[in-house]
Amino acid sequence: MSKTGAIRLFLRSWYGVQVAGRQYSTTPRCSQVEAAAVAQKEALRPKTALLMLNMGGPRNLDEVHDFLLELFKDRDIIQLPFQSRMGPWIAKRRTPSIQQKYSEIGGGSPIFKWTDLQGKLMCERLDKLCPETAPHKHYVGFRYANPLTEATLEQIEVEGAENCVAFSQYPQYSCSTTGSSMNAIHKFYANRPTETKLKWSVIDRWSTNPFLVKCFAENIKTELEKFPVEKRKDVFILFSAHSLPLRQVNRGDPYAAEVGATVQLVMQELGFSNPYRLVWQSKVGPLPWLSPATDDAIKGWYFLPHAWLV
Ligand SMILES: C=CC1=C(C)c2cc3[nH]c(cc4nc(cc5[nH]c(cc1n2)c(C)c5CCC(=O)O)C(CCC(=O)O)=C4C)c(C)c3C=C
Ligand SMILES: [Fe+2]
Repeated sequence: MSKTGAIRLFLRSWYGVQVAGRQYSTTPRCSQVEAAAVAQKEALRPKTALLMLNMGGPRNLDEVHDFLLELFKDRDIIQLPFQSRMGPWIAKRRTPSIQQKYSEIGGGSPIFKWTDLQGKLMCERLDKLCPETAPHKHYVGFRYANPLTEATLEQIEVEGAENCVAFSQYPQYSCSTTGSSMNAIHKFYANRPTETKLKWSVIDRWSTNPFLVKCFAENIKTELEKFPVEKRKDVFILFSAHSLPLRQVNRGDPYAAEVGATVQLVMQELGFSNPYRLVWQSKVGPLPWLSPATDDAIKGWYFLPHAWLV
């Protein structure tokens, strides 16, 4: 085909006219295409977006470094001297040992897979339970891994929901986790030239939610049933939560108190059937964090004569 022929064909298909002949239609075809696209977008448009917020995790070992890099850059989770230099340095140094840990649990974090599935099932239930805010659509917004919160917010804006629920996936509030995600949302809109039309609501903690409590209690009961009946009531229940630097606790972070509230309600649900203790895991660095540490507690119990643990 000649060059002019190709241009004619292009113009004809774009405008719905014959360039060198009679005009068949006064309506440009592009507006029909646009109208169809608008109708399709409208049909898919969610009324309510559920934005599921979490820190995320590396999906494979190659993503570990970038995950740690994002984490150590975030001053809401850790304040380092000369952060812009120290953060990348720590991330690089820590990468091999954390890759080793992820390889021990299958080579990556399952957090995206489970969040996505939970979101899908949650929206199916909400569509039935709350038709007035349907259709619901879940979105995942991670702080340190893809899909990053900022990219997801852009997607929600483009897809044009009316309402958005910022839903923290951490049951207990901490400035370093939920607080960091909320700040990410705030900064995204502070740097955006156009204002959002979304109607926002927030679920920032659910540490005493009866369904959460029941869920923990049921899982513990299932585990207790694996012990011989005569030993069952003596089994120690060890509640292990991610630790927090004492500096943060002393600034008034409510996390430790909210974890304590969950534990209290779970034990109440179990009728205080067993001895129990709350311990803290995953301390990072040399400064003091909440204790006793989970590994120390387990080591202590190991030497006791009746060391049965859940
Ligand atoms: C250095 C400061 C950190 C604070 C404060 C902190 C608080 C905190 N974290 C969670 C939940 C998770 N943290 C996870 C990984 C992780 N956390 C930190 C550091 C702090 N966390 C690091 C450096 C890492 C990466 C792994 C490592 O290098 O050790 C994860 C992912 C799963 C995992 O790797 O354990 C979760 C989940 C909470 C709830 C919290 C404060 C309340
Ligand atoms: Fe952490």
